[in-house]
Amino acid sequence: MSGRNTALTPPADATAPVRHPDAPAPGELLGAHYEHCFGCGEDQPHGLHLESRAGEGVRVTAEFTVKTAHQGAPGLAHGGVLATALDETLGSLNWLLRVIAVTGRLETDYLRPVPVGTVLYLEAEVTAVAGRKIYSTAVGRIGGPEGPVAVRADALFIEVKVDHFIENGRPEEIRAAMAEPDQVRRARAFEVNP
Ligand SMILES: CCCCCCCC/C=C\CCCCCCCC(=O)SCCNC(=O)CCNC(=O)[C@H](O)C(C)(C)COP(=O)(O)OP(=O)(O)OC[C@H]1O[C@@H](n2cnc3c(N)ncnc32)[C@H](O)[C@@H]1OP(=O)(O)O
Repeated sequence: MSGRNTALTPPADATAPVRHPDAPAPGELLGAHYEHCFGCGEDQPHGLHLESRAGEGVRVTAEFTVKTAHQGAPGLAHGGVLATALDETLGSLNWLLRVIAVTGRLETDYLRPVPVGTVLYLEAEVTAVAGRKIYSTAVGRIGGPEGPVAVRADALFIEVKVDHFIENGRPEEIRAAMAEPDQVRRARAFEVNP
């Protein structure tokens, strides 16, 4: 499709992404990076409860079931919620690179309406890396993992230090996350996104 922003085109010196040797094995569920995350947190009652799974290379798959709380038009998913599902899936790719990164740009195409009750089957991959810039792309299919593409997105994530969260987050949540007694959960919240 034409009209894509040039900011999402990797520069000439970009390189192919490298899967981290300690990345979860293909097929493994990644789990939530933070239990209160709106996209993936298991303790977030208002969230999407998206579950991402490591794929081959620097790819992930994820599933998101559209609930009545996710409506925009009657019986149809809200576009912003679908963008969130794409953003979260794309964000989970950084787990395979073991890089902390935040979304800089997210460009979404809506190709088909997505009714309430639908399972959205998401696939995402990192296409290139240039310094701190991570280029990625995702599609969401309906009717099954091989079904037609309903939504897709291209994204640019920017690598950040953990200080990004400590300096910018609200102190209450930062303190609570740092006090997390479970070391694995604490490390996931702070060291690797997501
Ligand atoms: C509280 C307890 C703990 C909680 C747990 C925390 C850990 C868990 C981890 C994370 C949670 C997220 C979970 C994933 C959810 C899905 C992901 C999201 O939704 S993330 C949220 C939305 N995104 C933002 O809030 C970014 C806000 N923006 C910024 O902070 C800055 O703008 C930032 C860091 C993105 C860049 O700022 P700079 O000062 O570091 O760097 P500069 O120099 O501006 O940019 C670097 C390069 O990137 C390009 N760039 C930056 N933004 C761009 C854009 N929008 N479009 C195109 N290019 C861009 C620039 O042109 C530059 O390129 P050249 O190196 O010069 O070639």
